[in-house]
Amino acid sequence: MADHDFPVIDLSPFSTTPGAGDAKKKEEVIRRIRGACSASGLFLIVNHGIPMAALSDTLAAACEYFDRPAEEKLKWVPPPADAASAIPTGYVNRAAVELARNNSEMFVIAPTGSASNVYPTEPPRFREKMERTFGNFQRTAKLIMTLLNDALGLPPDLLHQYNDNKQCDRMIGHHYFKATADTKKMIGSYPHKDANLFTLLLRDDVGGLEFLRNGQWIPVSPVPHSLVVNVGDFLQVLSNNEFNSVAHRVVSLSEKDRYSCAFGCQIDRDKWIEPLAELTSWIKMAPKFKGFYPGEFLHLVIASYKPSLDPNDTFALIDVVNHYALPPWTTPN
Ligand SMILES: O=C(O)CCC(=O)C(=O)O
Ligand SMILES: [Fe+2]
Repeated sequence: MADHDFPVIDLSPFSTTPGAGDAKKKEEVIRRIRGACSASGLFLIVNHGIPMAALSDTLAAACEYFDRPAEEKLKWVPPPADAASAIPTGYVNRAAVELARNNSEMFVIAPTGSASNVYPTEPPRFREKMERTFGNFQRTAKLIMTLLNDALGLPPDLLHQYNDNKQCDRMIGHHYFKATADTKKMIGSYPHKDANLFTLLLRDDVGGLEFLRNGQWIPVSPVPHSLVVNVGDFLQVLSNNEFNSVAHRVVSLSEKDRYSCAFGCQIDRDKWIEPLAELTSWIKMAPKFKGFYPGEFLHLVIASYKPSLDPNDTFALIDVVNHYALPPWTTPN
């Protein structure tokens, strides 16, 4: 595993099994999370509480869905998200169309009752499987939120209190990249940063995920039963740049089909996002970003979306966070 350029963090000290972890082990986990979030903005977790069988079931269900003939899948396409949804339907459609051109498919789902309830109801028992997947991700996301809170040195539970509306978590997407005999790299997911607090990502063992560091794409090789956690734009802003939202992409270079499933920890669309006062006023750190609402941010993401199929074209990616960056700042006395 020498090629890992990111930490693989064992969360067993936080398992609910009695006596699982002593305070020292827990502190070490938090210290490593802090290091990872401020460096690359990405880390892997193992012993995260989702049973291995549940991880395989999720990927198997996605495989079952994508395997169906196109005309069947089209019939199952969920109704458009409502107009008031934080993520306009156009975004989803556009991404789907562009990915389809590139031999990939995706669909986006969200839980029952959320602003955009878009679970496909077919194939049989699919919805049930997705709801179970959602519940599993949600429990692990809750733990991650607590750990990120502590890694930022915030008062206990502050991020949970700030982001108190659980209706806005969403399963960002199930992705499917078809096998290709072509040995040249093809883009599966365009370079992007996630416009959320953080993402939990389940991947199969095919590989292809890469993140950007110092202008170089670094592969995130698969680690069995792990989940990827990557910091999103909103956490970068709330943390006043202490944590880094990571640019990433997926290249398909495998003769095997690839499946992945991303769970986004979102923010309520009515929530004002700006560097947390606990970080700025308490420790007298000047805010590095001006505030915004998530909906406005997402519209900018869409407006600046510039997909490129060329894996050498590093940018295609427009960093919307920069739009909100305040001019060079000085630390107040
Ligand atoms: O499929 C992957 O590995 C990454 C997917 C992703 O970046 C996303 O859904 O935001
Ligand atoms: Fe992503």
